[in-house]
Amino acid sequence: MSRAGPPLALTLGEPAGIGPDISLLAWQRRDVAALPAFALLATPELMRTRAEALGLAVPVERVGFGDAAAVFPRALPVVDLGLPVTAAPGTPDATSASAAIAAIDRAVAAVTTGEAAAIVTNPIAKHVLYAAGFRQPGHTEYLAELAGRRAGAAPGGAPREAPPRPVMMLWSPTLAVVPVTIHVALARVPDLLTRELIVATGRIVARDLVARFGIARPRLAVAGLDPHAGEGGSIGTADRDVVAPAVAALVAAGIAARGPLPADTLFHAAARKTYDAALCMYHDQALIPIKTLAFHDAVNVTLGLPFVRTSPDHGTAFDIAGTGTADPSSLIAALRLAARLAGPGRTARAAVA
Ligand SMILES: NC(=O)C1=CN([C@@H]2O[C@H](COP(=O)(O)OP(=O)(O)OC[C@H]3O[C@@H](n4cnc5c(N)ncnc54)[C@H](O)[C@@H]3O)[C@@H](O)[C@H]2O)C=CC1
Ligand SMILES: NCC(=O)COP(=O)(O)O
Repeated sequence: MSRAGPPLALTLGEPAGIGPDISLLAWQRRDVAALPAFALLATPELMRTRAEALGLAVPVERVGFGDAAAVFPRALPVVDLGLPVTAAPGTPDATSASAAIAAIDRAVAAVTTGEAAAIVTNPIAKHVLYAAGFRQPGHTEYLAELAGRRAGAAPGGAPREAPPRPVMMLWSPTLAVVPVTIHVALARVPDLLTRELIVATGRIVARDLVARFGIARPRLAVAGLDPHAGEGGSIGTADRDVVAPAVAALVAAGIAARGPLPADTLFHAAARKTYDAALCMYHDQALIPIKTLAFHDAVNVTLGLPFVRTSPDHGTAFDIAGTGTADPSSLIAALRLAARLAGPGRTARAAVA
């Protein structure tokens, strides 16, 4: 994998989680894993302290984005957030949320100006950010908000373009899944699940699978909400009245979509060969199969943004932060996929649907 060109911007994530650990471990495996150059948005002191605590011989160098690729072969390049970060492994503190958010903000600024090729995010702990006043459910929506803000307004105050609509996709070599509703209570799903939401999500997925993943005619499998996809309306009416018309609208738009399909039989080996991505109606319908089949290979990709963003599929893992047992494989997969999606021969900015 080429290390020429701008580096990837890797965010700190929750400093008390395993983000610092897996960033150090990924850098150590940079050659064997053929990693693209990345610059970590963090504080050099935090990274030196964590490397020492883990017994990892990782030199850390403070850099600007422009120096990161040259430094990467000899040291972990860190773009200094210039903030105090005091959280100990496993114990987020008052510095956690501001550092985690500042890293995301800085990464978006860098990818927008071309200083960075793409963004890879380390996991944040949602409840820690919510307690500090963070108003978006997660990275996915916050990145879209930042992208929208950067698109700015035309003279006179009218928006220059519609804010991007972000779509979460969990991707692995064996399965790709898209939760149509994301971080919402299960009880709210039936009300939030509209034909418009399913159609808009399916269109973005189809478009980005073409533009970013190079799949000429993506096949979408759309899961039903209820058992047996509603059994013809006798076990709930959402599949008949909402999901089926949405699938028909996707087909009418020229997208190879099928459904509603019973979710219980959508993920076995033979079924997985029949589609490129499964649209699922709620978070766990999508994430349980992929984390079961590919916990260490799966990557969270945000579709619908004007830049590439990937992330490991797992969370902050407070229970093992600072112990040296965190597996960096999903972060490594996220770094590699980000470089592939943003790299030469791929459309860096997907066409607007
Ligand atoms: N992209 C993001 O920012 C994400 C953030 N989260 C956040 O993470 C926090 C913790 O969530 P949990 O549900 O506990 O999930 P988790 O993924 O942090 O941990 C679940 C289990 O998997 C283990 N695990 C996770 N990653 C591992 C790795 N790389 N190597 C070895 N073991 C690993 C943990 O030790 C734990 O036992 C939550 O606050 C949630 O908001 C969760 C998923 C994604
Ligand atoms: N469960 C997936 C997850 O929490 C990722 O959310 P995001 O921070 O990438 O929006």
